[in-house]
Amino acid sequence: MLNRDIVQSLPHCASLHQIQGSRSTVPVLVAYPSLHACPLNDTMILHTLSIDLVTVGVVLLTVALLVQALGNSRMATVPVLGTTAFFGYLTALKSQTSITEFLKAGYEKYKSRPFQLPALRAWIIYVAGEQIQDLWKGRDDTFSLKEEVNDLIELQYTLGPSIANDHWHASVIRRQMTQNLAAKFPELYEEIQRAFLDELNLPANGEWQEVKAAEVFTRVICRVSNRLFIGFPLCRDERFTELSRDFTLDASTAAVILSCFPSFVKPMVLRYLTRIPSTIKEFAKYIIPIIEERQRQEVLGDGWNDKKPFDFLQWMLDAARGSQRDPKDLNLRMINVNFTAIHTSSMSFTQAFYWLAAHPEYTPALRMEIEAAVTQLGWTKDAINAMVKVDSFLKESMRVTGIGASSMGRKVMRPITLSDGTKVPKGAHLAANLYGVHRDPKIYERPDEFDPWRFSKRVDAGESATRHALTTATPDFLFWGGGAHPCAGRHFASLEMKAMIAHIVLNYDVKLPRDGVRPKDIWFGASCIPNQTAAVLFRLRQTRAG
Ligand code: HEM
Repeated sequence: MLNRDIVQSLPHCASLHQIQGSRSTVPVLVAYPSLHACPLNDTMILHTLSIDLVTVGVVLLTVALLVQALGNSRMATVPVLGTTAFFGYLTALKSQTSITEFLKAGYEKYKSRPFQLPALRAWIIYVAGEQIQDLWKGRDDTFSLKEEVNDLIELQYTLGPSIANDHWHASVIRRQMTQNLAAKFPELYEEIQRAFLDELNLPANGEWQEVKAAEVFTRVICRVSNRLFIGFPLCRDERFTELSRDFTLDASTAAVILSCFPSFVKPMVLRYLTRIPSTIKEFAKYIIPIIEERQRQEVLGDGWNDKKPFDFLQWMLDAARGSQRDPKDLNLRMINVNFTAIHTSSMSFTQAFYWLAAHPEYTPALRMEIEAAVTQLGWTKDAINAMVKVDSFLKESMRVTGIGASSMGRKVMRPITLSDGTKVPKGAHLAANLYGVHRDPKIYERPDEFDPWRFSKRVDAGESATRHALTTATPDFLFWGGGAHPCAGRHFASLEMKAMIAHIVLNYDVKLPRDGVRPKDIWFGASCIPNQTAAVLFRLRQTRAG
């Protein structure tokens, strides 16, 4: 038996639950495009080749766990979408490639009433309308994001219990990082400029050059994000950039593999069948010496305060107390932030870029707005804030083609009755039907149409700019999740993506090889992945007339 094939097939079973309903599920899906080039390295394959019996055991165990998972988790009182035959697996398999059809049908059939749809590892109850408000208002002791994430990406094993159980660094992202974005913007913009120059490497004569968009944007986002997280020069280190980029893939693959084993063997599985321990060690070689050096400098008191670095790592160091100051723990938190930031941002940006490249008719209006803002305010955060059309363009991209069909995945922590009377037991999994909401004609006129100025038109008409801003999470715009836990990094992610679009529009001409044909998205369960292999054409901007 070829063990490699079995290992490769595991993601299909394990990630299904993961991709339903939670942002942390998104990176898991990044693993899929790499299935041709298996993410497992040769050493791991040697391990697997030597354990045929284990393989048989794993397959049997997996089947048993799957049957148990779906067999037990359907709620008797919630309407079911699709068939319950084979514990729902037929529907679960079908929904892998057609989740949007299911979510649309459920939204139309049940209106705002909850319905349930099987994923491979659990049934998910989808909510909309009033019941999104239930999720929105719910506290962590009722609807837990943390428990959902831990279930989904096996965080307690991959990064350990300290990271899984205490997200104190999220408040550093929410507060210090967000508050300091204006001050950090010049550096971030410098990194955007340099990264595009390096990664695109265009001929000076203005010839078109084909580039792999997703690949380039992921590397640019790694560099720009790490400029904020740990600063220069590490953000430009080739190996560190690779590590940042690949950890999501490794962690996603590991989560999938771990999910097929019972808890007591997971530590062994992590150690022998995944790359996680060696990747953490390699990260540590870069990050721990920097942490230790900064901690040593603290004895200088004010002398250090005056010259200490101004980046996310330092904001964490300043906020950490007691055991939170352990360099190993801080290293894991840095890895965790990379995990949450890089692929979510690069996939979202790629989605928006494909709209830009497919519709050159939108470029003149964007150029005019960007030129006006930069002329008046320079390359500053204020200038980016003034770019209402760029904001609208990105927000519309995220509404129509974000990175998932569901949002706000939560594990139910105690029996609860939703506002329509639906009783939901402890342990159930709930998610908001993002696709249904984002395509609801009562909320968005002609919802299937990409209208880049959909939101800026409302602002121009006098409606609240904040209400329609990309960064604003609402029950009608679920891209950032919401309630008690909207994305903590959304202000940074929005700023980064807006500045990148503005930089491209102002400095490059772009087009697709087949004019107007936007590269097709790839759907895996509830996750939407922008085409990862599509080539696009870039050249240095030829017209300066706006
Ligand atoms: C376009 C890029 C991004 C997208 C689409 C995205 C999306 C999300 C979503 C959907 C959630 C879950 C919200 C919920 O379930 O209610 C989330 C949570 C979170 N995100 Fe993001 N995110 C992005 C970028 C980032 C970045 C750049 C960072 C860090 C710098 C970040 C840090 C976090 C954290 C810490 C949480 C957990 C918040 C909490 O527990 O309260 N995200 N994100």
